[in-house]
Amino acid sequence: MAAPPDGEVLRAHGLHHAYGPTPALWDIGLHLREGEVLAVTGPRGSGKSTLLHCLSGRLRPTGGEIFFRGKPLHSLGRGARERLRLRHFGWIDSSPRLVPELTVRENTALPLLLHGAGHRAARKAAHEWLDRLGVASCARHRPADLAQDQRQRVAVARALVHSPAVLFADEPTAPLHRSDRAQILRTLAAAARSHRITVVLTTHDLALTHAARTADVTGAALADRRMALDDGRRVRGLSPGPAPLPAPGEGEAACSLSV
Ligand SMILES: Nc1ncnc2c1ncn2[C@@H]1O[C@H](COP(=O)(O)OP(=O)(O)OP(=O)(O)O)[C@@H](O)[C@H]1O
Repeated sequence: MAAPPDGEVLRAHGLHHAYGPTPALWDIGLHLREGEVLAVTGPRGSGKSTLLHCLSGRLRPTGGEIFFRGKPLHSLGRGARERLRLRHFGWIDSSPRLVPELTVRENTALPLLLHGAGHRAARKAAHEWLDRLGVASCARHRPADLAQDQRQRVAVARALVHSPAVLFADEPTAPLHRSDRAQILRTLAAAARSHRITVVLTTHDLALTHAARTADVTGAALADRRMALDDGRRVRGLSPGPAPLPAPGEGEAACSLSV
């Protein structure tokens, strides 16, 4: 499924969601192109996770429309959404869920093997991502042998190994120390740049996204725009965040948000 000519990956209009009588999202719209990084911010309970679950097809929204590469996602049945998700999306959240019986390398290679890749190619790609995340030396270990931040790095490697079109990251750095947080965010930003992966992440920690932008990293910074939510609604009138740093690649586009 190729991206439309303008590079649009994800678009949503008038997104609503309610859990029974509890409204969680109101009239959210957005538009993201290849390689853009969007940070969704807001206090607890403001709807950040619900937005990611809807956009990623994990949850069918109560109302509104979502398009992935120009094709409707909101109207797909559960099975079709699941297939699309496995093929085109990656997901990480604050608690890495690795298969305890598999080694780190096997865990990381799993998405590629599920997509029919050969063992050798899957191992090679897994090794490359583990190396990028600084945990290649743990490749033969099992998840239980790792520290928490190492498990999270492995989860990030596994989420990126099949070069998803969109990586959804729901508070990916919440359980980590500050220095580890910045490294994970910088890796996500670098992946977005180098592999044209669109990243949608939620965070409480605005200062951190700014720190990740300005840290000393080679060519990578978190080129984010912010979308602030409160009580399920987009907060208007906030600064959209710092202007993106100069892009290393061609066609780098600012994230455009529209409601
Ligand atoms: N499964 C659920 N059933 C019922 N209500 C839910 C469910 N999940 C979330 N909610 C409610 O929906 C609203 C938005 O929750 P959501 O988890 O999306 O917010 P959030 O900004 O991600 O919060 P947090 O930062 O705490 O994860 C809250 O009022 C929450 O209580």
